[in-house]
Amino acid sequence: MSTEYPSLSEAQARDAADPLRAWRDRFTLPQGVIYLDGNSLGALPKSTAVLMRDATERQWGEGLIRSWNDADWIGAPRRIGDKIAQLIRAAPGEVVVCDSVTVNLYKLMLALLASHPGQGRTILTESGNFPTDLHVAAGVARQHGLSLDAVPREQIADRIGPDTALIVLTHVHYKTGERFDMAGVQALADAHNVPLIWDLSHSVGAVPLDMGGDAARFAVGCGYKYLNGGPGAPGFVYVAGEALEFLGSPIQGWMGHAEPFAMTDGYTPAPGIERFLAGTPPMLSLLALEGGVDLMVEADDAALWHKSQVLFDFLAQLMAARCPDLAPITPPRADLRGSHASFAHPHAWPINRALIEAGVIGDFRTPDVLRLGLTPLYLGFADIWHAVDRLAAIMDDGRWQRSEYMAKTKVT
Ligand SMILES: Cc1ncc(COP(=O)(O)O)c(C=O)c1O
Ligand SMILES: Nc1c(O)cccc1C(=O)C[C@H](N)C(=O)O
Repeated sequence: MSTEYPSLSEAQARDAADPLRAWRDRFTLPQGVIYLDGNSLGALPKSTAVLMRDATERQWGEGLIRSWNDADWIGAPRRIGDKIAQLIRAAPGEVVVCDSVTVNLYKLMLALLASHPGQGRTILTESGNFPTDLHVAAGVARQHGLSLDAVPREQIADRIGPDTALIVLTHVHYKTGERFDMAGVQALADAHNVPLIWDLSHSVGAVPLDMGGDAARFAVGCGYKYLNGGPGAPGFVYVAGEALEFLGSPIQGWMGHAEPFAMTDGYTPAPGIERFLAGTPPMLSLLALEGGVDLMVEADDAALWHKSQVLFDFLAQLMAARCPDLAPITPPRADLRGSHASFAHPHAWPINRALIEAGVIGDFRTPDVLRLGLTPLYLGFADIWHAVDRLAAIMDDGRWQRSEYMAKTKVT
């Protein structure tokens, strides 16, 4: 174990040389708080606070129902979808913003099972995947008389075969940060002609994505993490253009109709990705999401990913030297991980509570993981340095053992 570690002045020098440094001033972050949980709920862009005032006071307050046309509310799901398409290297018209990740996953799973009837008896996923993915997959399997095959990631490749009806994988693991080789796994699925849905919740805005280049055709993703779209921001659905023609949404809502305001009795799906809309979009939430997405579109994604990597290495080096009892569980190789770093410790819960009390917000994931999110738009090297310094103090003085840090909270 190395006891050498970078000094605070080194961290400050790296911040001074950081080309992304100016971005942090575009976020509202509370004084004295180091926020390492942007992978769960992104920070508030200052521009979004301004947009929200306009959305409520002018668009809603004054425009009233006219704003569906005048402020193009009706076009927002597709307009913001096209912006997200740029972030994931998809084409315009392949992404629409709607519903939650959970609901979108359900819609895509049902759409794909309906379009590939009789193909296979199992839905394949990873054991330990994010719970909502597992729960939705189990429910869909039950409803369709299929079985759920949830296996460790090392076994996924071998499990894909003639019996597989559908595959659902989370690209970057919510807990460990492990990342699948998208192109490689997609090629395996394609070789067996099995549709594969990617959950991009911990990937979009965090790691380079190239849906077109990797030949990935179906995905869902989250708006409130690295896209900084606000609590409960809507998610999105991605369907590659070539696949759109043969997929229908299982929820035939009026907003997915080709002509919602024709008010016909019969249902005709919208010709494009809008067919995955169901009901009226939650407009204030969409407009808040657009504020966050606009920042990500403006930022240089190569620079963001580079900074994520150097922040990760900096954190890893400091942790190894100063908090050796917390065992790193995220792959150190950049192409094998996302933009968060996780550490295992049997007492991760009270350690994280003590850390929050010390002004560093990370999170705990059961049973023993301390998870630290690295969001290069608003974090710097000195933030990481101070976070580890405070964590080291908590480990050294043992204050995490105080009873006040043991109490569970409803949301972790
Ligand atoms: C991989 C993954 N999928 C889905 C979700 C959440 O889905 P929803 O937005 O429907 O709550 C999360 C986190 O909340 C997640 O980490
Ligand atoms: N979706 C969340 C929520 O509604 C409350 C608190 C946290 C969350 C999360 O985002 C959890 C997150 N997907 C995770 O990776 O743990």
